[in-house]
Amino acid sequence: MSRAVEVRGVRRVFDGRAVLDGVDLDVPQGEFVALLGASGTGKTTLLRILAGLERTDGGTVLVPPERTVVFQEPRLVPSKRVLGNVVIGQPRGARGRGLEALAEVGLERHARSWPATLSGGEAQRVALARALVREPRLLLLDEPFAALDALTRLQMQDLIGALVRRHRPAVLLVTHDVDEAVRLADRVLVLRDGRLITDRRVEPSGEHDVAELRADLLADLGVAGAPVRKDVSL
Ligand SMILES: Nc1ncnc2c1ncn2[C@@H]1O[C@H](COP(=O)(O)OP(=O)(O)OP(=O)(O)O)[C@@H](O)[C@H]1O
Repeated sequence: MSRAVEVRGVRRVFDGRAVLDGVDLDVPQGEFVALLGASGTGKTTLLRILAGLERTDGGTVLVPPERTVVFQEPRLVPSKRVLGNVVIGQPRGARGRGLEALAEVGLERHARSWPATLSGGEAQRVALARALVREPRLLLLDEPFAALDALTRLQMQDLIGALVRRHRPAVLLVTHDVDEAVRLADRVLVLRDGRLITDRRVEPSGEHDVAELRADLLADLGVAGAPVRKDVSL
């Protein structure tokens, strides 16, 4: 499988503190990777580096040019209708694909609506359609469900899961939510002290394994004073 992301020894320093300090990461095309980490550990910084929105202070980053980001908030342009938002920056002929993408997220009937008339979940689905229209090889998701209520979040997780299985981009999902990570991803990473200290494959082989993986990830996150596992390998 070809590689969508190749990161070697990436460093990023803010105010004299190395937020990222030697990050290595490979993501093959079509793989869904979730990135966990406590608040302020540098998850968004790493995602922004992969998006080309943030520079590094060392190391190398190889990513495909066809990449797109979905942020926590939908960032729609209020003066453009929904379809206009989906195809923003795309060639004129993209409207057909825009309608298809809206249909994929269940919002075809809202093509001519204004963003202000949408619910939070609908607006986020428009943001997803806007990402799909670009047919990214790398989809970067920065806590895209965090602002949604619990039920909408579950529905969005199912939708993203289905869309990703259909389109097969490489995905990096930044999240605080261990359950979300285990539910959606093929691999789960934990960022701590500037490095990826954990890289675990999610094997959908049974409840028990998932519970064990969840407990390990919480320990790696340093939750409830759990010791950091020393036997993880990257
Ligand atoms: N442009 C910047 N200038 C100075 N410090 C920054 C900048 N961007 C990020 N930081 C700092 O780098 C650290 C990591 O930030 P980042 O947003 O990547 O963390 P995070 O893991 O995504 O956090 P959260 O889960 O709370 O969103 C934080 O301490 C933050 O204050």
